[in-house]
Amino acid sequence: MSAPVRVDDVRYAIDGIPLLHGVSLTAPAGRLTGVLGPNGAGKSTLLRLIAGLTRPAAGRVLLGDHDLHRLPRKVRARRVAYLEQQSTTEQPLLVRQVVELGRIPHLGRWQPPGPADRAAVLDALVAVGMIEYAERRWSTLSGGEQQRVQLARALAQQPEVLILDEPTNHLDLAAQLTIMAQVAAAGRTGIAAVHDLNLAASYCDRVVLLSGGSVVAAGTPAEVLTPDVIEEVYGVRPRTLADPESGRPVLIFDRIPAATAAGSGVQVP
Ligand SMILES: Nc1ncnc2c1ncn2[C@@H]1O[C@H](COP(=O)(O)OP(=O)(O)OP(=O)(O)O)[C@@H](O)[C@H]1O
Repeated sequence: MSAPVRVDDVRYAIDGIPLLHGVSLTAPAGRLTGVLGPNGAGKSTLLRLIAGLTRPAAGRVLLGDHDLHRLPRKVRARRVAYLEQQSTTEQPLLVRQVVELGRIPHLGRWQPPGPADRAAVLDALVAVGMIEYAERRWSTLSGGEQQRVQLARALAQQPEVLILDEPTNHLDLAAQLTIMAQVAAAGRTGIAAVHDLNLAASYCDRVVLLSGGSVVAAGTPAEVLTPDVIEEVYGVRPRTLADPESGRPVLIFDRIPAATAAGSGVQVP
């Protein structure tokens, strides 16, 4: 089961500094929506708000027909899973126990996990390719392995909405493709911050491009990821091709001449 998410003219500020300036977007049910934009564009700020971790100063986030911020906490926790950019866990937990944390919203107070919970945990570990690590200490895993386990935790939660802040961070190429494929095929409403525009173009049904806390463009990858829009937002102009198999856009970035890069303050090896 999944529900659409609608963000309606949301504003957000910290210490009087406005970070989101009237952001609106729709994430269709059961589809993957990519949130794109340069560093500091407001992606994480927006995702935390959609996950219900922070409240908008104005505007609303709707989950189906319900104002997400008015849902009881436990109901929201069952319906929405959030994978933050750098998930950590303080306790010396086993991998299996970290994934079991995803079942907490489904359990009553003091209720131990039952067969359905254990099955959800195992399925999630298989989905991210980490089943063989189930009895390892989470803290001994590599960064990419930890990231996969945190994704398994979100999947084990079996939410309607899966909110992922850079889910492919730290992952090797095959793992990036696998994770994006799993998220896209999960049948849940996925909203993911993604830096790699080509990864977003090939896996996202829709993309929303943020810049400076505002939406610059939204639509299918082909509608949004045009050379003009990319140049306007990122300051670099790609060439685009259409993938002959999928028709989706493929972006090619030419090398920036060393003299230009040196002038921009970016270190060139
Ligand atoms: N607590 C805070 N106080 C002041 N400014 C903040 C605070 N938290 C975030 N910001 C600012 O809000 C802006 C948006 O930050 P955010 O983390 O949402 O960007 P992002 O698009 O996720 O960036 P990145 O791609 O680098 O992860 C940034 O300019 C950031 O410096």
